[in-house]
Amino acid sequence: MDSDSFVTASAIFGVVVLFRNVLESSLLVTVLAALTSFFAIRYTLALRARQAYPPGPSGWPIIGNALQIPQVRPWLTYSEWAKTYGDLVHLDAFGEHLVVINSIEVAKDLLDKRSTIYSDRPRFVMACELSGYGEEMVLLSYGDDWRAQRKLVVQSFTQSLVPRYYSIQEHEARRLVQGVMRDPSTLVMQTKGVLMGHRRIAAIIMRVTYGYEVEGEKDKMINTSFEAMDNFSQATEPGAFMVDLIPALKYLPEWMPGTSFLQIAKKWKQLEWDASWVPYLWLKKNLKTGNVHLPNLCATVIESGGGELSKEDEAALVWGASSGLGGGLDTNMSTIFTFCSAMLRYPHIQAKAQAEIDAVVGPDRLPSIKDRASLPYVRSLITEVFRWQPAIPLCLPHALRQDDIYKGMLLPKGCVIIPNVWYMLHDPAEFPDPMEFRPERFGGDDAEMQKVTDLAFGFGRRFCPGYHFAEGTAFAVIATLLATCTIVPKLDAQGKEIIPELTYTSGTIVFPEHTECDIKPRSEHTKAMLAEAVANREF
Ligand code: HEM
Repeated sequence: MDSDSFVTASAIFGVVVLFRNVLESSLLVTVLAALTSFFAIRYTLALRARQAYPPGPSGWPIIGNALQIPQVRPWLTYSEWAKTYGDLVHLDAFGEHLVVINSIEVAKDLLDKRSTIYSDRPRFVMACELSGYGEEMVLLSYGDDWRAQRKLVVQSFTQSLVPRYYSIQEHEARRLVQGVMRDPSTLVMQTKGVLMGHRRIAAIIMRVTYGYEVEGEKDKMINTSFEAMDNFSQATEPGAFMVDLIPALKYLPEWMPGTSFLQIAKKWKQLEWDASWVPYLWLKKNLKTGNVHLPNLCATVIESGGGELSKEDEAALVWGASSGLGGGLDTNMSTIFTFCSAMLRYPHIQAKAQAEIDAVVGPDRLPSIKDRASLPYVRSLITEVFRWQPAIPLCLPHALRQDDIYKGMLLPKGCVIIPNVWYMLHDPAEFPDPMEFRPERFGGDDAEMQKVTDLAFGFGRRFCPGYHFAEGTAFAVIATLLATCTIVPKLDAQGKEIIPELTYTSGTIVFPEHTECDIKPRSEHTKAMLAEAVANREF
């Protein structure tokens, strides 16, 4: 028995004896029992106070703070709460503990320095246990299966390996820019439907993961993946499914009224299987016929395994590979949308970045990812996009594997950890005038920029494994847009500029809600260069 339970037991014992002896009127025993109770209860309270949870809003009996947990742009509410409760905010929903981290220092202390215990993921019953997403690296518990998948993905996207994908990223970025130049509405945020921009970013990932070339809107392989990702967002939406609050509901028979979630989950599971295995099986079949673009992640792993993989290694590869599309698609699109929103508001910054590209790259070619090293202002601008509005403002939730004490506060085992990255990236002590979009704040210094990417791409052992690759895609799209187009506001009937309101969607990966803009070619020459580059690809 630990000291906590021992003292609690003594207190209970004391109270029981007290009542018995009051009844039996044995004065000495009664006094002793009263004293035992008094000291035991005092000790217990002192112990609890010493190891109290972090502060947080007080909740209701049983449901705790369930009704206070914000659903709409929660990072803003959590940032407000930081003013009252501080760096760590504790919440309780039906006995489930949640802790929001509102400080860079605390996030580093816990998620980086103590990452062996802070790298789990919370339990998602609907998504993982019923709909088949539990196999995906992004939601897998910290353990051997996760380690096996992560190793494969990390080793395919190391800093030294990503240059082999540059030509694919540049080609798809140019196709994307050519498309939006023709019709800027393809970059306008829509709540439903797949945008052309999405298709091109997905094309990059499908190509480097499976060697598969996405063509046309009817491409079944990519459309299945889009559908599976859409289902994933719904399945992981906090509070969307009662079964996430009451896991025992998953055992109800399907015929029972009110269990439609079970049928939905069954459909989603099949679709998720198709989205993950069909591209892989396509690759395996076509590797033999030579109908696959090389290099790609899956082919490299199969070849390094001597052409045949064990069942376990194959499953790790399939699920690890399919995590790439989920991890890399909406995050990149969000970054591009935020870039457009910033350029509408800060035309002088756009002009400065264009001038840098003109001076370094010259008028006769398009920028390539290799130019990144010589374009510090463009690098700073992209970093400022990551900071100004991070694509994943609350990171992905981590979960704690064992009780932990931090600065005298108790963070209990199983606790869901929500890093409020948005708040950290808007901390005025670290980033003065944080709401201002100002690439100059980094002074062109990569160490300063890294302070942003170290937060925007996650923490510790869960840090985004696609980081180097993502930087390449974001650079390819943004530098090509800057080199060939100017993003300008639309005009209303009176010829006045329309600057759309800057609000963001809610959810795990967020987008600006309004991105209406015009994208004008900078000259006929840049337009022609773009068309030529798309037509004469070199791979
Ligand atoms: C702008 C682009 C991107 C951003 C902002 C971004 C950001 C993030 C963040 C914040 C996390 C959560 C880290 C954590 O839990 O601490 C994450 C995880 C992940 N990302 Fe990215 N990401 C991007 C692009 C990509 C790309 C291109 C890929 C794949 C090629 C990718 C694959 C993943 C995977 C598989 C995970 C889950 C890692 C795990 O649970 O161990 N991401 N990303």
